[in-house]
Parts: sequence; structure tokens; C-alpha cells
Amino acid sequence: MSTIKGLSKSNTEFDGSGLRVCIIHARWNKTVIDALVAGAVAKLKERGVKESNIVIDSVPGSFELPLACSKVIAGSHVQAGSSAGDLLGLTFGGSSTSLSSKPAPGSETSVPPPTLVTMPNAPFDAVIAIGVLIKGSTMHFEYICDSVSHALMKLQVDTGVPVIFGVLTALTDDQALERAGLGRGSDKGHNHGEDWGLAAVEMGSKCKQWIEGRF
Ligand SMILES: Nc1c(NC[C@H](O)[C@H](O)[C@H](O)CO)[nH]c(=O)[nH]c1=O
Ligand SMILES: CC(=O)[C@@H](O)COP(=O)(O)O
Repeated sequence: MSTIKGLSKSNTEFDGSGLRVCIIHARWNKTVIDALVAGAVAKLKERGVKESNIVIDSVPGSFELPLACSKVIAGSHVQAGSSAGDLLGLTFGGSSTSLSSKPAPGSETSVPPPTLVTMPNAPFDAVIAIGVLIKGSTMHFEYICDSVSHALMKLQVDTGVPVIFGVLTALTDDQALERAGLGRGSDKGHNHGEDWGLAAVEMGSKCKQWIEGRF
């Protein structure tokens, strides 16, 4: 039987070319995580987010996601405020490029050939937190699901930066696999990582617009 469930298409195709997005993923249940991260990245790129503006990092488990997201949001603001690229006036879109000309050791007077270093300097427009929680035999799952979902919600409301809830809370392995497009039956299911990539572009774009009073 077909289902009425699921995300409907937006009337607008959001342009991610001016956005900088961070994905933080847990490493528990790696097979599923890898597919979800790949799905999110594919949709970010499809919507125009530049590869150089996608930062991916990992933490051990889902319980670590809220702190990591909080730190990368804060760190990206520090980075944006202290970029040497800004001082050199070499800013291109979401990234800046600076020419580093540090003297070679022992030859402080010589000028080595310039090395091109890219230094992204924009704060993250959205963060995607990806984790896969699968129910075990203790209450571990319930505590992590509850605390992580509340902490990620609080983080986005407190910082004003969209934090996409990419955490599967599955009761079985099959539930998790099906939500990453890896179902073991004839129906492989749908990769929710794709929805999270699209959500990041939509929310990142809309928040930029709303903060400027454009509705
Ligand atoms: N059981 C799962 C975990 N557990 C690990 C915790 O998230 C955490 O890393 C540990 O308690 C140390 O603080 N993590 C998942 O992402 N998924 C699980 O199913
Ligand atoms: C603390 C743990 O990681 C572990 O004992 C949790 O067990 P379960 O996943 O079976 O609830």
C-alpha cells in the first residue's frame, strides 16, 4: 500500500552557492552513517553548495553531537572574525584566499614562492548533525534520544543557526537501514540524508533572508 507520509517538494529551488555548511556525524553504526552522510553531501552539491564550503567532521557517538555542533558554530564565527584573508582583502564568496609568504627556516631574508592556501571565513549557515541510534537492551537508547534531540533543538534556537536533526532513532537494524536507502528487502527505502541536505540549504537560505527582514 502506498503511503501519504514524507516531505513534499518546496515551490522554490533554493540556491546553496553562497552557503557554508558543516556536517558532524557520529561513528556508531558506520554502514548507515556513511550512506546518510553521502546522501546529505549529494544534495548539498546538487543545490550548488561548493565542496570547499562543506566541512565534515566526526565524533564517537550521537551523545557527542550537541557539544560538537555548538563548538563548530562558535568556532566558525571566531574564524570569520579573524581571517587573514579579510585583512588582505582577498575574499571570494564564502571563502577567502590568502597568499602565505612565511620565510623559509634559516633564510629569513629570502622570499619563498607564495603558497596558495584557502581559508574559508564565513560562519556556518547550517549544521547537519547525523547519528544512528539503534535500540539495545537497556535504557541507554532512550536517554540519548531524549537528551540529544532536546539539546540540538535548544542549540538552533539559542544560536539562530539551523541545526538539522539528522539522527535516526531506530528500534531495529532494519529500520535504520531502510531510512538510509539500504533496506534488505525489495524496497531499499529512502535515504533521509538527502532530505537533511535539502533542509540545510532551505533553512540556511531562509534564515539569511529572514534576518535581513526579507519575507
Ligand atoms: N548506542 C549508541 C551510541 N552510544 C554511544 C554514545 O552516543 C556515546 O558515544 C557514549 O555514551 C560516550 O559518551 N551512539 C550512537 O550514535 N548510536 C548508538 O546506537
Ligand atoms: C552503555 C552502552 O553503550 C551499552 O551498555 C548500552 O547497551 P544497549 O545498547 O544494549 O542498551
